[in-house]
Amino acid sequence: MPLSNDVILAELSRIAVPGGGDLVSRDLVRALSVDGETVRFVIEAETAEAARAMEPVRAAAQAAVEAVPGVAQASVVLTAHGGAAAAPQPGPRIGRHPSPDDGPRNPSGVDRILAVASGKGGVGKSTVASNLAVALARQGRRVGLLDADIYGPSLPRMMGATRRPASPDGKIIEPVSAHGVAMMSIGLLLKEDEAVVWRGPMLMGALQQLLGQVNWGRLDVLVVDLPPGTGDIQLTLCQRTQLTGALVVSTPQDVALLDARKALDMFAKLQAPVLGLIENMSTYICPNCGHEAHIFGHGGVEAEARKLGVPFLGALPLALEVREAGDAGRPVALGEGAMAEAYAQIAGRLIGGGMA
Ligand SMILES: Nc1ncnc2c1ncn2[C@@H]1O[C@H](COP(=O)(O)OP(=O)(O)OP(=O)(O)O)[C@@H](O)[C@H]1O
Repeated sequence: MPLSNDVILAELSRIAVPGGGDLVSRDLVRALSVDGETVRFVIEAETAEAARAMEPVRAAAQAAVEAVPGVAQASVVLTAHGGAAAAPQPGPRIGRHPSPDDGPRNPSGVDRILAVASGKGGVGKSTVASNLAVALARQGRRVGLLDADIYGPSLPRMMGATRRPASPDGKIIEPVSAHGVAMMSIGLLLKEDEAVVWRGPMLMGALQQLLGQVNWGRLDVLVVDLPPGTGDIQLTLCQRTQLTGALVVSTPQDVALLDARKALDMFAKLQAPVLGLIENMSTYICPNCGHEAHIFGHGGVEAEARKLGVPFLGALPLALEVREAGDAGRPVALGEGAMAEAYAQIAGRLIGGGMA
């Protein structure tokens, strides 16, 4: 068998570690590289104390890898992750390196996955994702909502969900239920004001966990709120799931449209279907005098969709009630009126097209 990371990982999964499990199942191997006949990797223990106790494991891992046919030398370094011993967090822990790629697969029971994306931040992607999820649920669909904006999770607030998700076995996480939608966000597992400071691989591993370790149950559609831009999370979602398609949100402003085009280009490169463009924060109607203003321009997203040959799914006005409803944790799509109707129409189109 040719030398590869998988061959080495298979070997390392035979090396037991103190406290149970092995180097791979305990997710202790970092920066594995195979360079010709040389293999390098790091064993990352949780604390300096644990690292000292792992020296025999390091030596065993080195010997095992050097015994693999084709390996001339193995360089194995022990490091400690956090210095002083950290107090164990109650409940499930999100944050680990990604597991090996085993091809695109949806979480079991999840029929479709819709990604809500944007090129630029702050254009209302999370607002659209939460309202769309609620609108789909109101039309009888079984809906999940996954906050994949790991650095800036805003869905717990927008959906009014604050309860820490339960995990009876410390591994499988139960989603929380909000307004008829099963939802999960890393924000529900962190303390308020706690920041996530991770590099790309940890983000990718966290997304895998949020998809695979959450007990989503049977869902017609899982709506995924992506972070803005074109990064690791977008790549992981497209490569690790069978994405039904992406909805790209933009304001009509030129700078937002420029970034929306990049998002469309990314999905094209990843061969993920784009189901349509949504214009958010289009017309503003003054609640006092009825005057209509186009604060971020007008019609730009529809024109862009036409130019690019992508469906235009609808224009959502800029309205104070949308911001207030989001801040209060009761998406505007739960109510009656023009905004709720606009979301109901987009949801209806998606259901009618077999996409949700
Ligand atoms: N149509 C709208 N009318 C009024 N306010 C809106 C509208 N859409 C979004 N907002 C408000 O704009 C702000 C940013 O929206 P949101 O958080 O949904 O954007 P985002 O694109 O997800 O941002 P991020 O870059 O943080 O992911 C929020 O306060 C939200 O309530």
